[in-house]
Amino acid sequence: MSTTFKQKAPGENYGFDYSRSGNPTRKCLEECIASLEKGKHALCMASGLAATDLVVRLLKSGDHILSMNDLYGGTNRYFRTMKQFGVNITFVDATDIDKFGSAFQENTKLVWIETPTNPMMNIVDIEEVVKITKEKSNALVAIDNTFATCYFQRPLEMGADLVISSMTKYMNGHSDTVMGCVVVRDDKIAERLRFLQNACGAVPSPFDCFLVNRGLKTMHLRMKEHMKNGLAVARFLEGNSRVEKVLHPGLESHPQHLLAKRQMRGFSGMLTVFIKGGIEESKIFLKTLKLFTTAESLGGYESLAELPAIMTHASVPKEQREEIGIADNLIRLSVGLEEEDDLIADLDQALKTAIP
Ligand SMILES: C=C(NCc1c(COP(=O)(O)O)cnc(C)c1O)C(=O)O
Repeated sequence: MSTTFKQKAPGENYGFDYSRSGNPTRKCLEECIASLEKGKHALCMASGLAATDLVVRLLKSGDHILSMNDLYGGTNRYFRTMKQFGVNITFVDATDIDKFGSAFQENTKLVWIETPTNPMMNIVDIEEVVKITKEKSNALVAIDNTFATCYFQRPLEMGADLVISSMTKYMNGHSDTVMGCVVVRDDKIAERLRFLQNACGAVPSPFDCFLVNRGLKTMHLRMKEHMKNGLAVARFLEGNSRVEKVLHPGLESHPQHLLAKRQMRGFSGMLTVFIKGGIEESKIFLKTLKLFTTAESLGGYESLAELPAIMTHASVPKEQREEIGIADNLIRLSVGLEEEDDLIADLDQALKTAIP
């Protein structure tokens, strides 16, 4: 936990001098994450959005970011904030590769993709995005891998330049630490990011790094269980008369199911369900859940349920929310590690109460 380290002589240290600049516990975690993502360098930040901010600091005023219309609400809000610093952003439907390709500008320097997306569970073809980006520009491709995790998807192996994750979610897996990371292979990009990490200072505490390091040790077991429970819940909901639609890339009904199977080894516990009714039925449903907890965030051992329209994506302008389909009856589920039958029974009783 030390913030400072004794030096042999002035300016001669034993590897560390000050914990913002470098810390043994953080270094251990960064090396572990770089290895898991098949990268070379990892940088840990105080949150997922701090990791996003670190990447955007590679840009300068006048640059352009090409991103997606379906992103985590906080990422959408952050990108819109960057306009005040002269960095412009375009939000496009990146699942339509022609639309994506036609949205490049001569000053596009960063492409930012989430896949699967939060909360619409859209899948973006990473290799196709990389191919088109490198043909049309010298922009970097950054993939937000939070929903899939490096256990199921490794964007660097598909040509991405940077991978970002909110480790608050599956990687820590215990809903007790806020943290983010950026992973790269390129030494020069890593050197610039390392400078910015220290100079801008949004680093995590050594204790949080210890917690995430410990969480990672069971990630391979947790992700398998999240996948099993998530698919069981998705299949239950898909056949339920009180449900309009279920979005889970592992279901054959998902519009990009084949792409998902091609670029991912499996699926986390994330899924989205449209129940019959509107805001009132959604609120009753969420209030009636007993095992699922109504709360923001995702990826922990406990199952969570939320209403993006008024919770995680409330900051997204209403017209953008409507454009991508974030409706009042859209419920996002983060299926945890509880007993499969208990999870299904909880959803069943809440649906029957909300929609008699
Ligand atoms: C808190 C939530 N999301 C955080 C998030 C973030 C931001 O991570 P933070 O650690 O919350 O700063 C980045 N990318 C994705 C895909 C995310 O889902 C949520 O969707 O409930």
